[in-house]
Amino acid sequence: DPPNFPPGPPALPFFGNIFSIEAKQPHIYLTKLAEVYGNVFCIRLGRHKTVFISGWKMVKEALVIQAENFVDRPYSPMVTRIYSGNSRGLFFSNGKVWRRQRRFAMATLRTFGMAKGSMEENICQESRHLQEAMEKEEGKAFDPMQLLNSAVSNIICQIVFGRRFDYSDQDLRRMLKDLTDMAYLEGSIWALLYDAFPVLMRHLPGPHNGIFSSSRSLKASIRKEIERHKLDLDPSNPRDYIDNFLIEEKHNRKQDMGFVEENLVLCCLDLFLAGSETTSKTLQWGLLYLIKYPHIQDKVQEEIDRAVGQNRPPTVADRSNMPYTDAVIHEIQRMGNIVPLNGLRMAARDTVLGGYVIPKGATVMPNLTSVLFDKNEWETPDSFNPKHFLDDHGRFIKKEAFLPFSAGKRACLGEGLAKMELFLFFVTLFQRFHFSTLDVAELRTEGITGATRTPYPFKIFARSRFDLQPLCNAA
Ligand code: HEM
Repeated sequence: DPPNFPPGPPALPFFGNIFSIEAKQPHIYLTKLAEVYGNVFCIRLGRHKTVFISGWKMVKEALVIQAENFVDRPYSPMVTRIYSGNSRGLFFSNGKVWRRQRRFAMATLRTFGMAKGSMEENICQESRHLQEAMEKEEGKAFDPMQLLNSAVSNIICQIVFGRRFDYSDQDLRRMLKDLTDMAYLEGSIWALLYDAFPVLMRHLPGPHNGIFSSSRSLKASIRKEIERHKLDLDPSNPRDYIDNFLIEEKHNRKQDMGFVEENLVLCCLDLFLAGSETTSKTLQWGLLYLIKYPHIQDKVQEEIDRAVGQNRPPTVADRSNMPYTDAVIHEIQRMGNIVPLNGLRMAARDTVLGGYVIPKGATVMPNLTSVLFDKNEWETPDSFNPKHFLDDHGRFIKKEAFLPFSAGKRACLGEGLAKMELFLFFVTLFQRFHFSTLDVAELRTEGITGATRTPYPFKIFARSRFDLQPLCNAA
């Protein structure tokens, strides 16, 4: 190690710390390690070292104050195999291609809805489909995962593909299954093992191979959509992200800014993966927590009835009159901790952090769990407490350490869309239904950790609040 390199637990030759990482909840294990080795420490997997950064203050120092030093993503053998070829999409690209593609994606999100308000309408329409699908359950207990996944992905489908899918559509179901598998495996111990021992893992059977088959199948579905777009592309009237990209590809032929079809497939894959799993799982955690704490569900519904009523869909403007609901949604995001570890970074130059020197090219992982549960920033970090976001007069307050979307130059580019979706889906669901379950004691809050955190499967009852005719027998 170079002088002043961050400390870390003793490592075995060849294997490093691989056997001490707690495979089921690595984010908790890594958060606890910071209590022993400090907020900047190093873990070794094989010969590969990763510097973990913990706690709000140190993560802010790295991602915001020294943002320029931690803007790139490092090399990963697994990503290289998934993305095969020279393109890296949105999440894993670097330099001028990343800057150009990120700007392009954000501008396209704005064009297809965010600024014009049509996205608000799309989300409310999708909520109605979701409500209808829940009503069709007719009182039986059901697992909400499939319906929430479908509703949320339909929003990104409309932006990227220009269309939504019926919830029973087999193509949509297959894509969602592939997405879920990918999101789990990409953040699992299998992905760490693959990056630490690529030559060995390449030849071994095991769950890691699922990442490659899921990504191949997703890319094939996206290619089909692109072919469909090419048939009836009207350059004067782009309908969605794919149209916009194909038009830009024609203009950018000679410039190397990532406007090639291979990269379009990967950008769509990234938007899908980043844009549907995360929001859908946050809503699943929302149902779970509000069923677990029925008095909070009651207070949310009182506020919805007062601010929106029962006869019109909510709008984003209603948020300012709903501080309690807003606080509850923020607390769901905090406790749900959907992206427990942030996207990997690479130090652009030798950088001093917390007294240690992180050498140029080192892999760095900001630990978002350690920020959202930082004992110095949250009054009751381990319990569900909407008061974290309310002042003594019940007014909503922002918290600096609320970083579910990360921070700095590489922070989530879909934050605006995600917040709009969370608010509108959440309010329309609780406006229409009272949610319950058979046995609250069975609701588990630990979750299954991959690249995102998913609740263990749970079943719910949805009882209509409008006509006071219970839609379910048992709730
Ligand atoms: C609750 C919902 C969401 C959460 C919690 C979330 C969280 C995150 C986090 C933590 C990152 C990593 C940032 C970093 O490396 O510093 C990220 C990146 C990203 N997110 Fe999201 N996200 C959400 C929704 C969305 C949506 C709806 C979209 C799509 C429109 C999206 C698109 C992306 C993309 C493309 C990146 C990569 C950005 C880059 O590397 O420049 N996300 N997100």
